[in-house]
Amino acid sequence: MNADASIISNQEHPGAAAGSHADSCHEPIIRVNDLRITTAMGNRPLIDGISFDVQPGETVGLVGESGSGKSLTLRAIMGLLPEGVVLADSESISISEHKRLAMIFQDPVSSLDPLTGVARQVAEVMRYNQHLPRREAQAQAADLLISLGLPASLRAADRYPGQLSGGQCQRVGIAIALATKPDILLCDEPTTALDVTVQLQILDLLADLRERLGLTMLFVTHNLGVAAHLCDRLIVMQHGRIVEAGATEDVLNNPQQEYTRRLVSAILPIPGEQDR
Ligand SMILES: Nc1ncnc2c1ncn2[C@@H]1O[C@H](COP(=O)(O)OP(=O)(O)OP(=O)(O)O)[C@@H](O)[C@H]1O
Repeated sequence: MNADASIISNQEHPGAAAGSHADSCHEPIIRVNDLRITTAMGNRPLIDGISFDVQPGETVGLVGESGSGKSLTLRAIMGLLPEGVVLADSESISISEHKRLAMIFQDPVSSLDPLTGVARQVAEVMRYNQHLPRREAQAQAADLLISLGLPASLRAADRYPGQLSGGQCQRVGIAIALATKPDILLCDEPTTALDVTVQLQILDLLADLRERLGLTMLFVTHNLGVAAHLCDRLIVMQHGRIVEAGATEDVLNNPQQEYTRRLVSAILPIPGEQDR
């Protein structure tokens, strides 16, 4: 996805539900109710009637092996389903009123426009979403990128994605998401494509942002070690269904299903984590 697509995708969710309760503290910020997604041709079920809630401020991990339906679920929530699949009922997803969603993608390099400087890409999103004048947006974009660990020289000279490392590109992807001032950050395997030594840095950055900005996060990963590092709660998926869900500690220490036990036994340590 290029920067323009991310501008389009980071609107308030079209299916934002009207909040009617005076006390909204205990209202889920995301509600998924009997979500069904099928192939457009042939009606084959890909997501087979899953339901879950996410509370404000929670970090929830969607975990499971490849093809279990994690990304489709996340993309359905973002309103960004790929071609070739159909959502059975748009009302199966509701987002609290006025809450904004942004998404971080697996491949940070291909999610950026290769021909536009990264500070400019972030500035364009800020101009569009926050209606800032060009100069103000450029200054704020550089500040944001530097606060996320990009070099301070960006203030003087912008850089193209091809001049940055994968980890730096993912920081740019995070900046683009934050530039929309989201309440909810949807993360689709944001560390999988990165060099192992950079993975922990990006996870720590996301944990820090979550604390500082009070973000709600839905985090897709096939790596239970990554999920354990960040998530309060896990939802385990297999073949488009939820097979197990619970507090991260409970799922990891006391998995109820053989499938979950296999996932847990395949946990790999995150490089660098055991050294601290
Ligand atoms: N555009 C599409 N058209 C048809 N089938 C699709 C499409 N996108 C995904 N699928 C199918 O939907 C199922 C779930 O895919 P999804 O990408 O959500 O899995 P996942 O758990 O995120 O796995 P991975 O980690 O490998 O991406 C898979 O069987 C996949 O082949």
